[in-house]
Amino acid sequence: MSEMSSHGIDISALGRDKRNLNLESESVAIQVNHLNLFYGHKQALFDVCMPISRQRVTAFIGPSGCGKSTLLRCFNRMNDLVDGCRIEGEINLDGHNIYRKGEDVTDLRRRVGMVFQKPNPFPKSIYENVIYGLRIQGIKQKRVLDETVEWALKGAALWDEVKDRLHESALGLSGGQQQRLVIARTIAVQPEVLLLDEPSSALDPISSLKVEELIYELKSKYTIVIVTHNMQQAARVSDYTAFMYMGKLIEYGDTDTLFTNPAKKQTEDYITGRYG
Ligand SMILES: Nc1ncnc2c1ncn2[C@@H]1O[C@H](COP(=O)(O)OP(=O)(O)OP(=O)(O)O)[C@@H](O)[C@H]1O
Repeated sequence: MSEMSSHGIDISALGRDKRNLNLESESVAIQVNHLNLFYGHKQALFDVCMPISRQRVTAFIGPSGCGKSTLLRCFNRMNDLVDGCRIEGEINLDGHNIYRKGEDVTDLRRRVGMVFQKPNPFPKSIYENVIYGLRIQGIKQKRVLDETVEWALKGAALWDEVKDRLHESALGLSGGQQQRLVIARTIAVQPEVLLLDEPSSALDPISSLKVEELIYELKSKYTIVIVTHNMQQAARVSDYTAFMYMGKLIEYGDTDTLFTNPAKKQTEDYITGRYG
């Protein structure tokens, strides 16, 4: 049953446990401290400080260009790949600053997996896509690989649809199936955190809902951070929502409160569609 906020957003969550939501009493998976990010001379993030709660879904919302994806990419150091990008401050994952000298970035990206807007399966079989990360780790035992394919595809709610064609090309799957396959590939290496950058914006509405349901299922095992332009989606899938504007974190709190009773006028203007 739908439940509308006074701002016209359907806030009936996918089984969110509203009683237990309080940022202060959460276990912290990621702590962002005074994060500033520059692309060359242009500053894209300004003094961002926030905890990300363990085994919860946190959504980043805000108008185009406000820095949502930039902040998300900091969590697994994807911005290291951008020429001229400079970061100040720290991001602690389980208490260790991932920007410290000597950090193993390959291992970090295994622990903090990422799914992008456009499904990006490799031009290989469904099976080989799922175990791609295990092959890189040098794992060869067929039993381990078979088991991983099964649990990861089940975990990504795709097993029943593909179990009879595991050795066919992943490129023959629909867009929604490809995105769930990419999620299976990401969880196959057993990350702690899943970063989802608009994971369903390229999908049709039914596939998009399947991905949302999957996100809800996955949060019992993973800490999830999702960037979305779709406020209904943020309201449905996330426990906590962060509203960003021009590189700054404007408001952050439990999703229902942010959508029903925002503390800041900028947040209210955005969620009521007055800008963005
Ligand atoms: N690789 C890059 N090089 C230079 N500037 C960049 C780069 N990536 C992003 N920016 C700039 O940083 C700012 C934040 O961009 P970002 O993509 O993080 O915003 P966003 O909120 O995710 O936007 P959108 O919702 O449109 O995806 C923008 O001004 C953008 O132009």
